[in-house]
Formats: sequence, C-alpha cells, structure tokens
Amino acid sequence: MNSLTKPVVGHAPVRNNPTDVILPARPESLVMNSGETALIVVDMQNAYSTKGGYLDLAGFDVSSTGPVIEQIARAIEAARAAGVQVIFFQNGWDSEYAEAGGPGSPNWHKSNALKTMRKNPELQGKLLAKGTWDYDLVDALQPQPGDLVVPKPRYSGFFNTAFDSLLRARGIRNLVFTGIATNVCVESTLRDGFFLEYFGVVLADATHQAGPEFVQQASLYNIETFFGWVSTVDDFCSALTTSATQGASA
Ligand SMILES: C/C(=C/NC(N)=O)C(=O)O
Repeated sequence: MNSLTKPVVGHAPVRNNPTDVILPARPESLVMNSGETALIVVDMQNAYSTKGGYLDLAGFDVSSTGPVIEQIARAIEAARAAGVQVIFFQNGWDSEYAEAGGPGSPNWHKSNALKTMRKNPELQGKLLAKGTWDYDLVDALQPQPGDLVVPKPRYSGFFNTAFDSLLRARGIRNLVFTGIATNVCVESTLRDGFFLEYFGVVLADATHQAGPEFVQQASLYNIETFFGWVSTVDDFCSALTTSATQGASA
C-alpha cells in the first residue's frame, strides 16, 4: 500500500475546498487547507549549517547541509506562491547570554554552544549571540515581506516565544517542518505542537540531524509513529501546485 492509498486524515479531513491540499505522507496522507498551514523553517542559521559555525566548532558534521538548504529554498518558494505562511525560527540569546540561563538552568549545562565557549574562551560571545554571523540566517534563506521571524531561546519554538499566539491569531492548525536539527529543535517543536493540537509534518529531505545519521532515522521514526507525519519536498511542492491548478480551474 503506498501513502496515497492509505486513509487520509487531517484537520480538514474531507477535501471540500479548492485551497485544501492532499499531502502524501507517512503513515497516511493529510488533508490541509493552505490557509491553515504554515511552513516552519527551523534555525537555518550559520551556527547550524555552515562550516565555522557553532555545530561545526562543537564537532558535529555539517558537510552535507548544502542540499538541505536547496530543498528548503524550494519548499519556501512553493509555500509563498501558494499563500502558505512561512515562519523562520532563529535560535540564540542576547550578547551577555542572560537568556541562556546560568548554572541554575539545565540549558547552561547541556547546551553544546555554551559548553564549547567555556572550553574555548576565545569563542566567548561568538556563538548563537544576537548580532553575530553565527546567529544570522544563512544567505540563501532570507525572510521576505509577509514571512514571520520568531526568535527562540530554547530548543522548542513554543517555549517563551510568540509562536503559539501568532499561529492561533491566523487560524493555523498544520505545521510543515524543515530545518536543522531534526532530532533537537525540529522534533522538540513538533512534539510540543502535538500536545497543543497542531498537526505536525516534517519534510524529511529538508531536514538534517545534529549527530550520526541514525538519529535522523530515529527522529523520523518517532515522528511518523507517535507525533506526526513524514513527507518530502517533492510531495509538498506538487501538492501545493495541484491545489493551485484545481483552484484556478474551479
Ligand atoms: C544541538 C542544538 C540544536 N539546535 C537546533 N536548532 O536543533 C543546539 O542548539 O545546541
């Protein structure tokens, strides 16, 4: 049975409107109204995808993030053309790292960015601090008018941010995730969204893990099996194009 012959689920489970999109996904296809859907671009900053950025300096492999950036650019273009809200997350803290928390915060102990700076004092102030190259979104993925940018201080984009309010004010119920890292901020945000009744889908080929390849597979397994759905950039782009064509001829 392929994904299209499986049951179709979603917030709008009957396709009754030209702006409804059927997105092939695992474990089953989803019906999503494009006006109730946002494309989420998680932390596509130099820190997470560029050589010389935080993840690279902390010893994680970022050598294959180039194709992921290209896939995200395709998804963004298709979303903008279809009127799907694009939301960029940007992870990090103020230049004094007050928002990162001190020793009283588990974040201070677990953040590999903070640990890398403590081990290499010459890097102090350079990693994930607002206003630095490391914090900046990569050149190839820049917000345009109409997109939203949400700064976030922890792995989950729902924590201490305006994200949930921005979504609820716009009637958005479906979150289509891209970005880095699948197993950290993407999965954390998708999981929190699940608890808040959002339908979360990850475009697997527009994401990249922090760590060995098996954590990418583990995250996708977790999402497909417990928290949401898994699709691809090709399927997302074709679903939006098909819906636009049908809307135009309706
Ligand atoms: C490891 C890590 C991941 N962040 C993310 N954007 O998924 C971090 O921020 O330390």
